[in-house]
Amino acid sequence: MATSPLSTSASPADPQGTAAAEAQANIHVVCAEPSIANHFLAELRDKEVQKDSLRFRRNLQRLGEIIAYRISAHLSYTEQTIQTPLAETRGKLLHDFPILATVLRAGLPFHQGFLNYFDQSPSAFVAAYRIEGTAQVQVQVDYLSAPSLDERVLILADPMLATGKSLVQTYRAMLRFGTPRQVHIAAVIASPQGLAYVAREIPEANLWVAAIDEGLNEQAYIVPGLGDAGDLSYGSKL
Ligand SMILES: O=P(O)(O)OC[C@H]1O[C@H](OP(=O)(O)OP(=O)(O)O)[C@H](O)[C@@H]1O
Ligand SMILES: O=c1cc[nH]c(=O)[nH]1
Ligand SMILES: [Mg+2]
Repeated sequence: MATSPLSTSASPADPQGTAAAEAQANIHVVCAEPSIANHFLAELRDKEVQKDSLRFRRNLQRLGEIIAYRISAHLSYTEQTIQTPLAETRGKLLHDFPILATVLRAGLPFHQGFLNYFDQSPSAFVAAYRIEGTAQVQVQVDYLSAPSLDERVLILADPMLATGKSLVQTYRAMLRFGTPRQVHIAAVIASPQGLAYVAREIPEANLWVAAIDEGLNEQAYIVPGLGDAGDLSYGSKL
């Protein structure tokens, strides 16, 4: 797929650099246009609504479903004869279900949204975490389970794209399972610099995000963001 380097330069009229990102053919910002996705994202960010962790996980799932639907327009379908109870007709069936990869923990509800639509897809799981106590964010990839990726469509989904290191290291580690023929990377919220890093390091990927935020704080959390997606989904960890 055709790609070009990303420059997400923010301007006063476009503080989040969304227009610049959208100008890139391979970057899709789902909440740049009015749709119910904006409502789900607003609820995800709201610290009062976040107290309901069931709703938080469900909203991640619903955004996974919406992005899955958008990606589905880029997949191939085969026309087949279908027998209804009344007559024969023709239908278009997805013949090559994508491999759905995600990063523990926060990726799990988002992944479920993709799986709800691509219900015959195999899954791949990765454990990646930030190493504490380092000046710069460093990410350790620990556990990886995946089918062969050779010649497959791969969708790698992780709700938070902060520095982008988790996604880049995860993708590189996954390549030992083969070379996909089409790659989609999906996140709910991205920082401009993280998105630029992923676009630069994985130029073959189509990038799908619900929103691009202003930037990162000193802890490399996305601002305004939503906080810690893993903790909000599953509780704080020691
Ligand atoms: O772009 P990066 O700077 O690499 O950060 C993004 C990572 O942070 C979150 O996971 P987190 O480390 O909070 O783990 P958790 O899901 O277990 O809470 C998120 O789900 C990404 O995997
Ligand atoms: O903003 C952020 C950054 C990393 N992980 C999160 O859950 N949120
Ligand atoms: Mg976390």
